[in-house]
Amino acid sequence: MDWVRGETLGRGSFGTVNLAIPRVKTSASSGTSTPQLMAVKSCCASNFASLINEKSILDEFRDCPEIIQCYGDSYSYDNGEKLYNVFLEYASGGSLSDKLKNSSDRGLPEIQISNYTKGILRGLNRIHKKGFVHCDMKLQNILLSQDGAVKIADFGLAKRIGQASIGFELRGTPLYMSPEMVAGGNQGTPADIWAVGCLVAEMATGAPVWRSTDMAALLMKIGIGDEVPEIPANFSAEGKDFLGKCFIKDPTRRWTAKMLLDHPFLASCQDEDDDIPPPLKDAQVEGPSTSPRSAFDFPDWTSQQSSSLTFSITSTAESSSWFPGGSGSKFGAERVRELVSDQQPDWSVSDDWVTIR
Ligand SMILES: Nc1ncnc2c1ncn2[C@@H]1O[C@H](COP(=O)(O)OP(=O)(O)OP(=O)(O)O)[C@@H](O)[C@H]1O
Repeated sequence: MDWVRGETLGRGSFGTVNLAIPRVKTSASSGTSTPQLMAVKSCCASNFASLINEKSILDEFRDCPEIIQCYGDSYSYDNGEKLYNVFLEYASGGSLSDKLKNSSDRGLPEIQISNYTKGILRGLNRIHKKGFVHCDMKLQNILLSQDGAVKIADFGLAKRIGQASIGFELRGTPLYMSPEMVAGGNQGTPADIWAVGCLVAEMATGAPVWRSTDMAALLMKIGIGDEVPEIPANFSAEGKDFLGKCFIKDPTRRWTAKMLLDHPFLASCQDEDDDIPPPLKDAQVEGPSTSPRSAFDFPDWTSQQSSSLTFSITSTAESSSWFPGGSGSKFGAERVRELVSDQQPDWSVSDDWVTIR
């Protein structure tokens, strides 16, 4: 496809996103007819594998209205550097994160939140049904079309359900991380639901669910403590109950996308033509693992500087009953103690917070 690179729309950890204008209306390599305006995500050689993986997952979701569409790919040269380009549906409405930042009030109206949430859950249900976990659900990754419809984007961290994370990788953004992910490195479909709860609460208050800037203390709170994110006081009873279902610490008891789509919180925006695929049977939660999978169990944290995180554990952590294998919390607590005393993980800053890759 012959195309021209337009203005920069944004930058992520793996590449840059620009407008792409096809010179002649034609078909990209996927065979899908291309629109007049697209977004193009481009990366250099070191990130080819990651973007190729993202494209291959997006290809599984052709014609899913709540998921950003992929129109094909190409290689190009820019100042002698080889780039891999993936052509995407252009979401001209920006992200939900932008929408929240631009709102004059603190938070969005509840009816708007429930409408967005319904679109998100419909998309997520399709993702889970196909056997994938998104692994990076956050407001920045929920884009909006010109008419305000939700488009789930950024599958750069997505994986197949049950697929082991390479090198015990800790994926996602700490603010949205589920307890089982922090404590056990267990990132199945329930982890996406926890993240949905976080972003719904964030839309309601205009602020992230966790306020802590002490990363180690935050991970400890999420992974080991009984605390769950605060439920917005200004939410309706249905909204509060909905969030309660997302914030069930035990991932085997947490509601699925399919279940949440039937929750009364979304009743007022239920469409006539709902066609929700059935949930996965066996794949909702990955089984217990004897391998070290905890966030605190990394053999390979990148140590950048010493003793920069200050944190103390004041009580003896109990094993969490929901944790697969039952002994992860104690181990996690010990690991945090080691971690904060002389190591700092490789936190890369993204949009006022950190994303772990
Ligand atoms: N299809 C699209 N249409 C319009 N804008 C887009 C599109 N895809 C991405 N963008 C913009 O480009 C930015 C970068 O997107 P990208 O998916 O690379 O990374 P990110 O989600 O922001 O960051 P990270 O990959 O680090 O999580 C987004 O925040 C968004 O503003």
